[in-house]
Amino acid sequence: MNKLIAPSILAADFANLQRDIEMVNASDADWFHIDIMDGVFVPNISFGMPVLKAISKHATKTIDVHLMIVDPDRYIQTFADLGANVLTVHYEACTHLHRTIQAIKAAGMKAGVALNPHTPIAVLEDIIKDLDLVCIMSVNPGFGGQSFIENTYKKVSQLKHLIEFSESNCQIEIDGGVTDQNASALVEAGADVLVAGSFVFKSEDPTATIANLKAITN
Ligand SMILES: O=C(CO)[C@H](O)[C@H](O)COP(=O)(O)O
Ligand SMILES: [Co+2]
Repeated sequence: MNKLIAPSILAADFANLQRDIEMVNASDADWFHIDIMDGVFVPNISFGMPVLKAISKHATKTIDVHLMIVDPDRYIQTFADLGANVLTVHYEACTHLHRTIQAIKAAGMKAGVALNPHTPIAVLEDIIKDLDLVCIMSVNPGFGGQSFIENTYKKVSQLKHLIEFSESNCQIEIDGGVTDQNASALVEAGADVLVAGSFVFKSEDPTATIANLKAITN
């Protein structure tokens, strides 16, 4: 299956956001990855609804929203209205995860769950069939530009087995510290979607960096 590259806009130049969005539109990238942080669930605040609205106006590819906020149920319909196609909530932020997933789907979006590095794959056993995507955090959420946590490979393999065993159609996304050094090993372990922020936007030629990531994973 086609492996997807999702540049994280967190690492874009916010003073030249339209330029960076157009770059992604014209590139080999598949999705826009949008990191929403509330300063409570994670120790950082990124950006919110007005910025997502501006991104949606120009983005021509799937908008993958990664919510790093407490009580995400409050904003599900808002994110649907703002153009999110995939909405991912954190397992650690949801008391009634099954209800949250159903609400995301009822709002017309694909439903994802993200797991912090310390959260085992096994917590998803009873929800995996309801999910469209699982995002394995390969850094502690809250900041771009961190180093990839090696334990991620083991979690990808475990999740791949769980998906196959459960006959789920869920995709596996990896988020944090993805580079050309770990991309092909992640795909080999079972990853379907690779998020890359700093590695793309801090490179000399982001378009070529995306093309390279796409080429080495497909
Ligand atoms: O969710 C995130 C941080 O919480 C970002 O998506 C992630 O860090 C990607 O950035 P980078 O590729 O720079 O690590
Ligand atoms: Co993210």
